[in-house]
Amino acid sequence: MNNLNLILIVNLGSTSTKIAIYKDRECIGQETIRHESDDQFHTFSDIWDQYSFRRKIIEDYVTANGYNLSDLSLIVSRGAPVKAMNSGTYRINEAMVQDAKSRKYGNHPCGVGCTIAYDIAGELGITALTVDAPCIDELIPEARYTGWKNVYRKSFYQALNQKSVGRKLASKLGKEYEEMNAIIIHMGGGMSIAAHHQGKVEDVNNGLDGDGPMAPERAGTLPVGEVLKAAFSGEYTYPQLYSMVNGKGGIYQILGTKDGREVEGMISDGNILAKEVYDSMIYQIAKSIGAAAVTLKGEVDAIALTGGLAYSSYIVSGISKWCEFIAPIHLFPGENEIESLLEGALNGMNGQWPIQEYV
Ligand SMILES: Nc1ncnc2c1ncn2[C@@H]1O[C@H](COP(=O)(O)OP(=O)(O)O)[C@@H](O)[C@H]1O
Ligand SMILES: CCCC(=O)OP(=O)(O)O
Repeated sequence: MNNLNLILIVNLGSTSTKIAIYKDRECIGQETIRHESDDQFHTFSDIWDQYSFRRKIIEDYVTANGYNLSDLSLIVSRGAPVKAMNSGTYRINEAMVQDAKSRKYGNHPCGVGCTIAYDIAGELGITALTVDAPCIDELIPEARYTGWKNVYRKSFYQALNQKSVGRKLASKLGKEYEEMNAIIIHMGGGMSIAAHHQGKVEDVNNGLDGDGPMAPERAGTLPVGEVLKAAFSGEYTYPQLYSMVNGKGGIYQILGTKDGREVEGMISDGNILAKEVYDSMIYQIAKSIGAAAVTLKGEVDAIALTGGLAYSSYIVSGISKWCEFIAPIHLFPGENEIESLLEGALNGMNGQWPIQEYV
């Protein structure tokens, strides 16, 4: 084992910044900063404009815990939307950061997180790592094709939490992850519904780019004809239209908030539109679960609900109403992405896992 000491872990979600400091395996501090109700957060028109805002939060957190950045010996970040990768631990390198910045493979704050980790590590002369990046690709061939030549479906999802919940669910069922068939639903600012077949995610919606259910800040699958009309209406630039798919789409576009708790408050106050839209999101999630059951040929050991929205009993009971006939439903609200990042990074640093090089 290398002589590790202070480890900074950062996880930039679309609606949150999650940070932790570890001294080897001992947690010194962990915090989730939520941004749904932060006015400054909503002034950024592009994800990359958030760089200084998010970096300051991270640096202030280190200082608030009584450390200087120069005390750090390792930085770990959730992975970025880049080329397809293997499961496991990777060094964050220049090629990865350049691909994230190009937006060619998608655009998500976790790309900004990787860049902040890489920049701070570079300034300090230490290593930056990432684990189970969102572009892990294990899709079966049938899941890849679309009706357009040379346009393929991409595997892009909350892989870090999906894999971690997969292992926890398997242990709860008394099985190995590699023996289990499960449908896992991550419900955060974006959403992924994944068919885990004996240790591999054989199909999953692209949680970023207009595929799957609508989500607090994402449009999900849209009628293509309407998208074409909007694209050629002259009313929108490409960045404006893209932000309506990812960032300012979904619940946010219709109801003006990305916060599930606020939507539920609107419903309690009798807002009919809020109820219809939220129920529609739940119905779309349920239909995706049905599709994942087909990928698993009906042999589903369990369904697991995770992510911030899994704290909501409204959402859990809504999904259960549509889907409990498929398999028993287990709850893993929130995520333990920070712990999974730590585990993968330590496995890499102590030589149990290879540290893979992104090219
Ligand atoms: N108790 C709750 N009830 C309803 N929604 C919640 C609750 N807690 C968190 N959420 C919602 O979960 C979503 C964020 O989930 P999270 O997994 O933290 O996402 P991200 O990583 O994208 O920031 C937000 O829409 C947030 O408002
Ligand atoms: C779909 C990939 C990552 C993602 O959307 O994460 P958040 O829900 O945390 O934004």
